[in-house]
Amino acid sequence: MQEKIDKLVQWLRDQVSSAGLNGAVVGISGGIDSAVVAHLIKRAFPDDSLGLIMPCKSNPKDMEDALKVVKSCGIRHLVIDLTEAHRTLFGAVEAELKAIGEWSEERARLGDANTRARLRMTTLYAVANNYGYLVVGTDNAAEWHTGYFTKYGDGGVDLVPLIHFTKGEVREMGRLLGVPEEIIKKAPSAGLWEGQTDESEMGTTYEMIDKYLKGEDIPERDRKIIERLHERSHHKRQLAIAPPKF
Ligand SMILES: Nc1ncnc2c1ncn2[C@@H]1O[C@H](COP(=O)(O)OP(=O)(O)OC[C@H]2O[C@@H]([n+]3cccc(C(=O)O)c3)[C@H](O)[C@@H]2O)[C@@H](O)[C@H]1O
Ligand SMILES: Nc1ncnc2c1ncn2[C@@H]1O[C@H](COP(=O)(O)OP(=O)(O)OP(=O)(O)O)[C@@H](O)[C@H]1O
Ligand SMILES: [Mg+2]
Repeated sequence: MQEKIDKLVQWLRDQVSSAGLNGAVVGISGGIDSAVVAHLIKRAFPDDSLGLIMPCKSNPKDMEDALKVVKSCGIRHLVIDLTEAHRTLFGAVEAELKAIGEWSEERARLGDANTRARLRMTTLYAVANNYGYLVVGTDNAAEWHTGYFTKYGDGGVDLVPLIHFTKGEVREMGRLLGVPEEIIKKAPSAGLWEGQTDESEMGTTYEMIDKYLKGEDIPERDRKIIERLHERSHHKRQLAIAPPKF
């Protein structure tokens, strides 16, 4: 794994250099995936890496954890609070749709959540533009395969260094990089609503998804869930769908 870390660090440098840019930025949530990416970009670009902490109606514990990640790798960081921006944007959508009687209460939670992820993406690109940086994503193999990310939100990035690593491997990498153990052990959450955890929302576990990806046997129930999630999220792993040339 140490060798893979070294290769990833070099790969990050190569990508930034071939883009003719200066460094890299990542959103730091306080979870393990972004902790690992923060450590990797800090190693790749000691003086040209940046972590953005972007609370958006978030649990204050996430900020504490994000600051622990910053401290563990020494990356430069900025805090940009998106709560007001979200209120303004999503509030305007809600007001208009309510005014015409077409607001779906049932779909509101997901719409609200995905808007947070897309506001973070927009913020990362605004900051990346300022410094001449690339935006680095945090999706791992399990999230990529199941489509467990917001299209053009946390999925809207320039580089995806962790895409071939299972959640277990990301944790292993975290240990070698010096991510605090409590961040490594924390239950994965998108933090998009109170009490959300990835595993309760997906209906299966990262352990099962990792095993599936490694070709190991898993219960039929879990296999079916994973295959359904994969099939339904095909569109997220593609460029926008175009018609044939008429
Ligand atoms: N077949 C198709 N062909 C082309 N486009 C299609 C499509 N089906 C839906 N779409 C489009 O895609 C949209 C649905 O995709 P999307 O907007 O992503 O929304 P969706 O996949 O419904 O929700 C995102 C999921 O990712 C989770 N998430 C988000 C962010 C971070 C994390 C985390 O782990 O931190 C997890 C979140 O909790 C939720 O379960 C539709 O509104 C539609 O516009
Ligand atoms: N409050 C936040 N501030 C900055 N970035 C955030 C915030 N919340 C989410 N993000 C970004 O969205 C990404 C997707 O979140 P995700 O939950 O998949 O990863 P994680 O929090 O790093 O790890 P875990 O999956 O274990 O919770 C994060 O890695 C991070 O880059
Ligand atoms: Mg998280």
